[in-house]
Amino acid sequence: MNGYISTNDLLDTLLRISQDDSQELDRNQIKHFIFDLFTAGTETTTSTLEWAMAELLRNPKILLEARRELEQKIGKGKMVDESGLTCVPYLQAIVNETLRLHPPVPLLLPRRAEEDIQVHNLVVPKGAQVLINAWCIVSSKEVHRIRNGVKGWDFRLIPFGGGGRICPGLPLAIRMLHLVLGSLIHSFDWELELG
Ligand code: HEM
Repeated sequence: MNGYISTNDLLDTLLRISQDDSQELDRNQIKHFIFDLFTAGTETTTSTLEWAMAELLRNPKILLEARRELEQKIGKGKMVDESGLTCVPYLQAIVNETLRLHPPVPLLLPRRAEEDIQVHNLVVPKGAQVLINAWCIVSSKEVHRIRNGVKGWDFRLIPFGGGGRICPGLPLAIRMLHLVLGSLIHSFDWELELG
């Protein structure tokens, strides 16, 4: 067991639930659940990849360094696969830095205060909707290149949110981002048209 379930396992489980009389979830809820996964999981990862490539094209030295790391780790002419991406700190740093500069969900999901809460001089009244500006926090001058990464342990860098509602797609998204970005960098020569 690697802690992940496959798409087949997920669909089998949903089919079983839908046929089960106990009605943990009805068909309509299952449809919405799958719709949620598609909407939450597609634009977020693709826009991060686009930003990563745009930043790398603007910074050719960093692109070159990432290529060197992958050439050493994977080997020239070989395809990138997940097993080869276990120790690629430079690629990981590029993904983290892209998520820092361009978080795809900059205001996270809205929260509602369950009771009056005092944060320093500010009182958030019970029932108020609270938006957390994750982009603004991390763009401040004091916060740069946090080493802990993006996994919600350090509340200064929370592109996936944090706490009980942290993005459940985080492990999948991080693996996809490393795999796809690693493949794009390793398998193709990139430069801007007309320099
Ligand atoms: C770069 C990729 C992604 C980023 C940056 C991202 C970011 C986020 C953020 C910020 C939230 C709200 C968390 C909070 O408010 O604390 C969220 C929620 C969610 N994400 Fe992601 N996400 C990504 C990819 C994915 C993927 C691949 C999936 C699933 C396949 C996914 C599924 C979800 C779901 C279902 C929620 C709602 C969770 C809830 O309401 O409790 N996300 N995501």
